[in-house]
Amino acid sequence: MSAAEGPLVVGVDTSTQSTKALVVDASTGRVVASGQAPHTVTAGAGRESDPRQWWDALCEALRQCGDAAREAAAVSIGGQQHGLVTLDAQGEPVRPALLWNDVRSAPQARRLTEELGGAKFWAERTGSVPAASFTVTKWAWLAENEPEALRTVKAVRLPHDYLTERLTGQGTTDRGDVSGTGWWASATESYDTEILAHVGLDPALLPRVVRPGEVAGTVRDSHDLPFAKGTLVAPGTGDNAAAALGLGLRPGTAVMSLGTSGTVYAVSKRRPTDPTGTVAGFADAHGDWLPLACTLNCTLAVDRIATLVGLDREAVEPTSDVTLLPYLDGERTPNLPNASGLLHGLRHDTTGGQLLQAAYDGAVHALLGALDLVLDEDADRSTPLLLIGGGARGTAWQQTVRRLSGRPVQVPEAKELVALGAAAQAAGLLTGEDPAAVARRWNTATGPVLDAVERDQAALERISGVLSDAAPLLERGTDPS
Ligand SMILES: Nc1ncnc2c1ncn2[C@@H]1O[C@H](COP(=O)(O)OP(=O)(O)O)[C@@H](O)[C@H]1O
Ligand SMILES: O=C(CO)[C@@H](O)[C@H](O)COP(=O)(O)O
Repeated sequence: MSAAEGPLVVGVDTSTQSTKALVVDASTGRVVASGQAPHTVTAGAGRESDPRQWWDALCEALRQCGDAAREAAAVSIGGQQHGLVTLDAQGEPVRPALLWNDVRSAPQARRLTEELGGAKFWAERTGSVPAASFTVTKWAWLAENEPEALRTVKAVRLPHDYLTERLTGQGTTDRGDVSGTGWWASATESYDTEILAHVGLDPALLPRVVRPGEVAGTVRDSHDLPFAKGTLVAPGTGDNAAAALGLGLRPGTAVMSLGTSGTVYAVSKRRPTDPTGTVAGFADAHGDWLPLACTLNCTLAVDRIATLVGLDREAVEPTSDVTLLPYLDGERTPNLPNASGLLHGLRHDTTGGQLLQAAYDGAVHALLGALDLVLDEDADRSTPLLLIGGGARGTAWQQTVRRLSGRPVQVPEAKELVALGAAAQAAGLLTGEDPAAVARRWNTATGPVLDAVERDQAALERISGVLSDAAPLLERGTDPS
């Protein structure tokens, strides 16, 4: 492998299932080294992870990168959004982090929405109507369920903030990730003191919001850190905002990300304020906005169905009768936090492959319902949909998205777009460039375009019909414990 042309930067994706690190040549975007280490997430009623394992996974992923990581001139952390990290006076976690896909705070989400002026108030003020994923609802859950733990909390962080702080020794976040907390007013781009007071959270416990292009800090002086002292640390951001940077995304192009979560989003110049709550009005990491819809059940749910029917994830067979709503973890889009999976249309001759295809269809249907809502009204609907995340590698995922969307689909060759976006942010610190322009210079979105096929309207209508007819069952749910 030839020597790097420019300085090296490190981009990190600390996502739900694992931490991935890339060492990237800032001049060309060439990935010089990479590493990955898994996380564990609790099963059952809640979804929790010990933040210290994210740090261990980061160190392991960087160890796999070898000497190249130590030569990096700048680093940036992208991470799973919304998770509530609570730290004590020593900076140690008070308890495991409550993750974005933990639906136990659904009652708090409903209550907070009502108590503070309803969905329209929240959408106007913060850009989003609180769902169980949002950090503010997790804080309210903790206050109700573990008041003793709450009393020892001296700092509140998001997952990417936690790792950034372990590097720099300073509590910082960025506008992209903070916009998913529920306590940041997108209207004024500042912490919302009224909401914070309502949930009893002292603003002094929160990190400083670093502006796009600003340095969050430098790697502090400690022998056990994986980077040289003084290495520049970029603000970092939430994983979806990082992938938007990593794709060099411009308004008018929609992204669908297929990972633990399914997401659809686009960059917009207009601040989103959707009172239905389908679209979350996040900020991006650049200075614009990132209207986004997210599902809780995507690749893990479909892989689970494949395991149940004993088939490889690609062994799908066409179906026109079976409907499977794969809401194994409850669901956020549509907003059914208590739901469990639902199967309809089973016959003697239904095959395992058809059940599997129905699971893909159910997962993609939930995302497609929000696709037009995240795009600006004047966006050209024939622009290819960018398909990213681990699932985008799968033929069954690609074909399902094509068939149900009726749109051309582009699959970037670059695999780790969150980590690449973080790397582009780090490179931007060194060169003074806009990170999205860095990513465009690196050609990160390049990849084959799969032509549009006729949309399978019958399947979409069948799934929508089952969803609406089964509403009482899905709202009531089953006890997951
Ligand atoms: N070749 C593939 N085909 C289909 N799905 C895949 C493939 N490779 C990985 N995946 C899926 O991708 C998921 C991980 O995606 P990723 O975007 O890394 O998730 P996350 O960022 O949430 O940790 C796994 O759950 C797995 O099911
Ligand atoms: O909650 C959201 C977006 O609002 C999720 O997209 C999380 O950010 C988790 O991401 P992955 O682990 O699936 O990448």
